[in-house]
Amino acid sequence: MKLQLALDDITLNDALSLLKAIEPYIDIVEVGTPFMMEYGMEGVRSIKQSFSTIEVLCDAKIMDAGSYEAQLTFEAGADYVTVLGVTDDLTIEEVVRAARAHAGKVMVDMICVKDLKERSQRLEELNVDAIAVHTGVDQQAAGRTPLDDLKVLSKYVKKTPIAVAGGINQQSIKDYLTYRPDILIVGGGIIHADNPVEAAKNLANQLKGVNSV
Ligand SMILES: O=C(CO)[C@H](O)[C@H](O)COP(=O)(O)O
Repeated sequence: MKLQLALDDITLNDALSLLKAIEPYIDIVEVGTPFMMEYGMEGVRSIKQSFSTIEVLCDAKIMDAGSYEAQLTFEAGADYVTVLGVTDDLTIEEVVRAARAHAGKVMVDMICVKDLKERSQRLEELNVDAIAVHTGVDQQAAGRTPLDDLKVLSKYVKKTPIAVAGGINQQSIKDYLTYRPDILIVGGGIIHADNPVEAAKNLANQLKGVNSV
């Protein structure tokens, strides 16, 4: 199980300092969508150049122009790019093709996908590298969590690694660990914690506990 840190509402300088302190606890760094809006592909480049041992995911949430947009992220140094599960199969196929050409990986964000079973089965046929259930910030504000979606996905996905995102923190992580997702994504639970370094360490230790069983 891997821990992915989502960098959303944080400056590039603060992100680089934080990463220096928590590098041993993090497996994947996500250049979050708002961070990408602020810094563009320079954000991906800076992080990849500074932390060559950590994988970088660009949360581009691609909806169209799959090949071109994915290529921009991989050429900037991303190891993963995200595409939205609600988009057309043709776009997903283009993103997968671009990933294969750059030795990159594709994570599908299932935000707003209505039929998780049917869509995840199709995505497995399209050979994506990870499928992520995701309760967005606005949905979280309305009281939703990704736990039920994770239960559904873990029941139906056969071979593809599963990820989960949406408001996970040091307290709630236990509920998610039960379902053993391959990638656990945490943004605000680290960045907005009173002590982000301790939060990252604590989350990494909880993952390690499960990984060693
Ligand atoms: O993709 C995102 C928002 O669209 C976030 O990066 C993801 O939800 C993780 O952040 P948090 O743990 O704060 O919910």
